[in-house]
Amino acid sequence: MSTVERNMVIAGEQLAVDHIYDCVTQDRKAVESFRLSNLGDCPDAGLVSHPDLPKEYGRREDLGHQPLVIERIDLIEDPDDRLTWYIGRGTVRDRQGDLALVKWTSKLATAWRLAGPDNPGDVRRRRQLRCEGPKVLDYSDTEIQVITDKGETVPAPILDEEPDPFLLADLDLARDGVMRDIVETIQRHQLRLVADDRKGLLVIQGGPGTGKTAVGLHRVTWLLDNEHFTADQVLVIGPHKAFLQYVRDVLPRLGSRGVATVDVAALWPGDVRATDPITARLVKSDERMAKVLHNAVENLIREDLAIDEGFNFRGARLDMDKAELVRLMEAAREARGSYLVRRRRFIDTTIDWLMTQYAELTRVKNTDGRLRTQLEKVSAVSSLFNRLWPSASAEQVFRHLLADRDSLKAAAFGVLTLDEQDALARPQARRLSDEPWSAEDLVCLEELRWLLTGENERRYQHLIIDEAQDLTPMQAKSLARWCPSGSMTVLGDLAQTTGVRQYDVWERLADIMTGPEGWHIAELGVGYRVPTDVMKFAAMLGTKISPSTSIPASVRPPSADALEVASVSKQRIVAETVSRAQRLAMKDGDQARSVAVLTPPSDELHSEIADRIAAAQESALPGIGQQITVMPAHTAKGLEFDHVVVVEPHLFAEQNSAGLRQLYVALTRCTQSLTVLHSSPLPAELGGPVKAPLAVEKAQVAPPPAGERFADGDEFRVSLKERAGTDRKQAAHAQLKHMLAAELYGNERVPQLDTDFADIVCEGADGLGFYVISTQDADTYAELRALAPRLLEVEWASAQEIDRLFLVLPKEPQDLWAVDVIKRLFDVQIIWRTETGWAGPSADAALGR
Ligand SMILES: Nc1ncnc2c1ncn2[C@@H]1O[C@H](COP(=O)(O)OP(=O)(O)OP(=O)(O)O)[C@@H](O)[C@H]1O
Repeated sequence: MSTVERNMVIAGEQLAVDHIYDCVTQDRKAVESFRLSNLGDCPDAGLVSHPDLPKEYGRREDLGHQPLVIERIDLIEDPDDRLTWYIGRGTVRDRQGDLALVKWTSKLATAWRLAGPDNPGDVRRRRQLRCEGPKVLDYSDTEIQVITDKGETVPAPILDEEPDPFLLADLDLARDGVMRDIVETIQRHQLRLVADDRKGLLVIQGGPGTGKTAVGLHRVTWLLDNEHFTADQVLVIGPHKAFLQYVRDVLPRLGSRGVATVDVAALWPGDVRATDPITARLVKSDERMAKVLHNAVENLIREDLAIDEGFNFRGARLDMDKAELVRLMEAAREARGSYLVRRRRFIDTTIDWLMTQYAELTRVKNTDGRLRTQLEKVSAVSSLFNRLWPSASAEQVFRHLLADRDSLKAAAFGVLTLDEQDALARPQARRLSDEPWSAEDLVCLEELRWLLTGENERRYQHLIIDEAQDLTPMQAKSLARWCPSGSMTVLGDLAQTTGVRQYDVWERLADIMTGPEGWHIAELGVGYRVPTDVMKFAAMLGTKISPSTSIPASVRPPSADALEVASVSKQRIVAETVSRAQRLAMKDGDQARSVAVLTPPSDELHSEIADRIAAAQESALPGIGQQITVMPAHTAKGLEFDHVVVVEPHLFAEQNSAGLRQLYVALTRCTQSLTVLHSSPLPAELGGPVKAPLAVEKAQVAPPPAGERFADGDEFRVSLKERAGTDRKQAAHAQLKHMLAAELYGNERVPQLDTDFADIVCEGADGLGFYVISTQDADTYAELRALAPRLLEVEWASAQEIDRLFLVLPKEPQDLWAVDVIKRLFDVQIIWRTETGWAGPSADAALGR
């Protein structure tokens, strides 16, 4: 088509768009004159809902500079005989009340936009309009059906999917820290999920930048506009406050006001005052904890404390017979309702019983409410209730449960292992108000509050949960209770899990949250944020940390400077980071591009970089290079920036698998370029060197065969010595030992190598440490547990006063949680070799650092 022809099309569309804007002006005038004639000088509160006005009058979305009209649809057949329709951000009617513009969320518009040659419906052609406010700049046609020479209507040929040019232009725009809507360029596979009207819970899994957040927010508007829910029935949950700031404009711009948004940490009331050890976090966040809490509450009811007793009331002697009390308690226990509701029932039935006795003894007929209240207040009666069925707050119950071994044992019997019970146990703070509640505790407290009172903190008809992969089972359970219909949109990416739990599949969470209508899962597989080359680089890591999730294919065309991975000396890493970030901030001249420096979990490095960048920005000319954000990588979840600098990836890798997942999040935040600066080799998961000799050797060190007998302890000692000798012949064993010895020397310790039983013995500030090296496969709890007794054997055999036992492994065990359990069970501390050094909760102590 020639330029002249194209311009003619644009001119024609301009006329149509002008007409729509004229209708909007008419509409405003009509509203104004309606207001003046009906409400006089009164403020126009209530006007938009006036019964005499069509519902869209006066309800124009605040579009800012965004265009109102976005698409033209041509139909083959139309019951309304129109054949041509326009879709836009709002509904507009002409003077006759006919639709001039159909809102994108309407059923009609959704069906037209979902049409393609594979399901054409009545649609012949979709014409996307590129407008700047009311001005039409360009258009792009997609033929859906064509009419053949013979006059037949057939689906248009499906062309090789060329990326939509308007979409690519949109994706290339600078990010200013506030998310935009995607109404103009939403893709069919995204719209299908936005408008999915199946009941129940919808899980949307998608890799970084696939539009999950965008889809979730547009879905809110679609559901509200189609009257599935009202704004106050919906809650949007995001991962953190910065994320809520980032998405804050989207819903108002889409015309959806009054929808509550909240970050996940703020959902459960109370202040987080402490962080629990990982073992306690794992138990407290597991859904079995709900059963423990349930038991703890039921155990407050004490039929065993009932005794025969009696008391005087207004001249009559009333008896409280033990058997009857127990019967009343059991009836109330079995009744429906919360703990306190059933307590009330027990009190009421007991008072009934006592009133009957009183009436018989005194022949008083009128046992009215006042008399009942008096009776309930008699100290013998009230203390009986408090003893047998005490009233308690969630905080009191939980505090007692954690501190009182017997209560914990009774509540956790058959639910938690002894190790898990140990992990929960903690002493009471001096006062209830001083209890160091952790984030996991707050969720447990809410569960308890519900068990006690039967009242929910919140209640909704639909939840939209972003970054849901980080929910714990207990959190999921709580959310399910707040939304009993089970109508939810659950968005997330299992590969980006950085929470305390890691899931391989969505079933676990979905099964907890699902309601009577069940759940479905859908996947978004196309990446819109991350440039192709960056995504390929990050994919190396993504496939390692979450083999079961697929990596999105980026629609962004390759570009030469999207990815730079540079090695820098340790001394220069901070200076280099600062200067790179500044250069990136000034890169695109007049386009203000956002730059983020994402730092590893090292407070020191983070502060140093943040301080230097703040100082550099202060001294910069206004507006030049000033939009640099420095943040720890884990706080960047869900956000995006034009240019991202990720510093020292090996420091993430040293953390454990959660560190690697944080690194994956960090690597996938950019829309234009990623710079990776490292002073140590990249982690193996990102193509860095694999330390081959340290590869784990399978079961070289087997425990003594089951049938093996030793005549006495000395013979066993000899066998242990021989076993140590055999182990030491392995090259990997020797290498690990020498690396550890070198580290100890480096920390001014004097290790003694190859003693009779231990591979290294070393005296330190904390006393004598014994180190046993294992090259055996040790990933799972079972494998670690099988190795730990070896250290106790060594301790016994050496007959020395040993203060610390260290099991030394060639790599991080997969069941990281088990490290703490082994320490508690055997008092054996585990450290392991990483790419660049040593790690483990006790690494500093083990190495004398
Ligand atoms: N159809 C589209 N048109 C225009 N922009 C889009 C489209 N789909 C997604 N985007 C843009 O791609 C970027 C990534 O989208 P979004 O943040 O929703 O992805 P996500 O899947 O939630 O990512 P992550 O899991 O990494 O946080 C955003 O800037 C979003 O506006």
